[in-house]
Amino acid sequence: MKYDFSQWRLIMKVIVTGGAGFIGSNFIFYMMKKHPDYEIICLDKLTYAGNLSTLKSVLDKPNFKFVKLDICDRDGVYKLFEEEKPDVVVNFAAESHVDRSIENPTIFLETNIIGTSVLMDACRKYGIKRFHQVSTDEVYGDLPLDRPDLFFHEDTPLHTSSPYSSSKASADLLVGAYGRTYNLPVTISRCSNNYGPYQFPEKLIPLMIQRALNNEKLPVYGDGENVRDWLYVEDHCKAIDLILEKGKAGEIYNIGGHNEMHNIDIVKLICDYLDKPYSLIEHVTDRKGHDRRYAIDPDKIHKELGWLPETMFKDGIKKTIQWYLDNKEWWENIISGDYQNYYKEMYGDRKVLDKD
Ligand SMILES: Cc1cn([C@H]2C[C@H](O)[C@@H](COP(=O)(O)OP(=O)(O)O[C@H]3O[C@H](C)C(=O)[C@H](O)[C@H]3O)O2)c(=O)[nH]c1=O
Repeated sequence: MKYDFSQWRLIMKVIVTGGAGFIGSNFIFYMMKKHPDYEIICLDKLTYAGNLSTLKSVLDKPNFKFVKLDICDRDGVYKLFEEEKPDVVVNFAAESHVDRSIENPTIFLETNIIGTSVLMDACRKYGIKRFHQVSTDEVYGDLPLDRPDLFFHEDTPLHTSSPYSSSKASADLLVGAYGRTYNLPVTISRCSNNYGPYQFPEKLIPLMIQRALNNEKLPVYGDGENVRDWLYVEDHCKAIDLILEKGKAGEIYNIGGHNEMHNIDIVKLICDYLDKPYSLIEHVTDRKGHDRRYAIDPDKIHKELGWLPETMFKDGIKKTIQWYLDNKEWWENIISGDYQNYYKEMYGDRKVLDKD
């Protein structure tokens, strides 16, 4: 940390891991706008889901630096910490797609668990003011559809369904253990489903937008009645910034959008906005172990830090669809070539279910 004596401000150096991905890049944009005096270092391995072109608006800013690095690369991470001496680390780096974790769990365990421990070891070795772990509501498992009165709380037991959520829950446990055993100043946030600009089009909302625009079939898993709680990505970024500023070390904060929707209704809404027929919708074989309903109670972060989601879904989804319409080049580039083949291989043989 440095002082800017001309204005008596603290200049924080923040490492954002996974900053070329969806939520990480939005967090970088949010932080650079909100704290123009902070130094931001983006550490990213640039997997299929991370894209340097996403960061083009900040790449040449004097207070921004991009480092291509895998969080599992212990030597590389230690070297970076030794050189940069960050004040804060926010860990967004993760393999995040549930379907991929069902096909190949190993990389999820490596990046999400081992990678997190490498980062925290570096924090122990070089010192840190805060290590923040970005986690997910999927660590709580799911809730039944017929109990709308039930919500996840921070003390809801961990009860995971997929290799992805198990890897995130394992990382959360490790973060808690490093906090207790090594006195590392850690915080954890667990968010619901994010949507907004720069989301890789393998996730429900951008996938359906992109496929609808191309007049391709829209594959809804199972009956489509599964419920997710949608959170506009900028609201999420604001919550994390608040946790860094005012959250207490050792605490967990749930971040939800208070906006539960059935998958099928989201897909129909996207068809409506894009003026596409529902006949594009195809019910296909369900995801294995598919969680039925996620619902977060954001009471703690509201009461303790004053955070509430600000973006109404009807506005957020309009902005998001418009963003994908305006930024066709971005998503066309990232889904071209290898990804098309991968998608066909992964999803090509999903059985179409009979219409009800
Ligand atoms: C890709 C796809 C998804 N779905 C269904 C499956 C889910 O019930 C829902 C959302 O799926 P998606 O894969 O976009 O997101 P989740 O599995 O809910 O998980 C997401 O939100 C949490 C918080 C994270 O932590 C994950 O990292 C993030 O990927 O739509 C379909 O019906 N068809 C499709 O083609």
